[in-house]
Amino acid sequence: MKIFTSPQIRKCDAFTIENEPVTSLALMERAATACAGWLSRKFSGETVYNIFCGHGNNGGDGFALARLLYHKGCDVNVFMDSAQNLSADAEINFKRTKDISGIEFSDFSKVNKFQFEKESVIIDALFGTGLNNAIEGKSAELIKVLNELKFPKISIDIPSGLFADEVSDKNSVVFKADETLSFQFWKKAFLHAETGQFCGKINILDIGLSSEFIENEISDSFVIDEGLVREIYRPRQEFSHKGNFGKTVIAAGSSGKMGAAVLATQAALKTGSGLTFSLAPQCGYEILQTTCPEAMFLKCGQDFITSFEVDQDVILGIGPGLGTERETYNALLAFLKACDKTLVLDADALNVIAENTDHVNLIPKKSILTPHPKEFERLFGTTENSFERLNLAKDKAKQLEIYIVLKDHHTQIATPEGKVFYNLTGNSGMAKGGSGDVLLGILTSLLAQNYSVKEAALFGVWLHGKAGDFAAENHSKEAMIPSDLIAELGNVFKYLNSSQ
Ligand SMILES: NC(=O)C1=CN([C@@H]2O[C@H](COP(=O)(O)OP(=O)(O)OC[C@H]3O[C@@H](n4cnc5c(N)ncnc54)[C@H](OP(=O)(O)O)[C@@H]3O)[C@@H](O)[C@H]2O)[C@H](O)CC1
Ligand SMILES: [K+]
Repeated sequence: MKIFTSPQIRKCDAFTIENEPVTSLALMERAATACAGWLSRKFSGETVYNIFCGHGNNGGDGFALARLLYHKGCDVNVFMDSAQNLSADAEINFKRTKDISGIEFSDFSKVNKFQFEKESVIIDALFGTGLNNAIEGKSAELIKVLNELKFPKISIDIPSGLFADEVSDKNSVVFKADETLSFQFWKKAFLHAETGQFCGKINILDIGLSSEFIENEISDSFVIDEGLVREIYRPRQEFSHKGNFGKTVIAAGSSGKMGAAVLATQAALKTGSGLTFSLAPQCGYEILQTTCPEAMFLKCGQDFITSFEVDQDVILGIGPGLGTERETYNALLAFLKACDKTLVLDADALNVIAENTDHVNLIPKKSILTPHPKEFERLFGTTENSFERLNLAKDKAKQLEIYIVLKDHHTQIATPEGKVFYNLTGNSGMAKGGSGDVLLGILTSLLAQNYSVKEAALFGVWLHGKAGDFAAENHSKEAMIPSDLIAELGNVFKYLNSSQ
């Protein structure tokens, strides 16, 4: 699914209004209807909705929502700043709502202390995508008070105070939502840590904006939705043999760090690789042969890897637990100098490359790099925030013609064509040592099975996150461990196969 900027969303509105025949007021009604439906499914009939309306169209959504909820039989209070001039559509909805005797209107700047009923919900319809500056004055004071209240908090379209496409100033006042009901599109602000922390759970509500516009408008940012994953996934053909599913080599491990090699190798096996090999030092022989009996052992060194030489017909994933021995580093640099095939590079392999700024030029084109934020910083330099980090990743992916998988709460994949794909699966239970090793195994295995590099990157990151979500359901975010992700891969493939 494409992600649009605020100006693009405005263009989409305007196009829809011009071409669909629908008025802007009718679009506001659709938006409010979608919100009213969601809220009445979510909360009980006893709920009292306290709707805080601004003077733009976000406030207009709020006025319309108040009317619709009231007509569903709900208790509704509206709070606004009566000193402000309303936008045209907000004004119409204000007038349609204000004469309903059962809805109480108050000026929020005149309320000394909010006295909400027990079953209250706070709705933020103060500012939406039209915000052009940090919120100050009465509205800022109001948001600070609301943020302290212990009632469920819902933002309409976007939490007030956030910009859809960029980071907000650290000190700016932002409504802190438990859930955000947003219209039609994901916004970048939902997907980055600095801004996403204010959004709670995101719910994208379809309000029927023009599919023609959505199809034709160019965007370089996308979310990896399930539709995209299903287009990529190729179920296994019945008349096939192990030779059809490629050869995966996981180059990983050193004395004391063989667990990383085990996790990556097991993940490669469980993702469907035809033949899987562990390239590891002799000290890992028994460990790997015992824990991964399906994989073959390629000995390369005693306590650490001293050579990365492999056959031409394999796909190689390098990095987990390699250690910091000079000999391993030199062997990897020598190998990279001679290699022109796609590789998957993670962990210590990235640290070898980060040692010297020229080393990035040794990365074979169309390789996949999977840095966490610190590794990314070591490789490409520091940035002020995650929006800037992503921009730098985009530049580097283009310049070096590689795929950069920036591991994060919503992992981002920057491609050589300058596109960015945000992943939506995964959870904080995966923020544990070993999760990255599993991802390397999954990605290498998919490449070996002939998925294109882009397909492997998008599908692999999604699979990894989905296995994490299944593991969290079964074990809790606290107790789940990376081995549980590997165990859940089978259920993720079953899920993809059963709901084709
Ligand atoms: N397709 C859709 O998604 C639809 C969205 N809808 C809703 O419309 C809003 C966007 O509405 P808009 O009127 O453009 O913007 P806001 O409601 O956010 O209003 C902002 C108004 O406030 C002024 N402003 C901006 N920044 C500040 C500030 N820091 N302090 C005070 N005032 C500010 C601004 O006025 P300017 O003159 O300064 O530009 C705006 O008037 C969207 O988020 C959805 O909720 C439609 O209802 C349906 C289709
Ligand atoms: K809002």
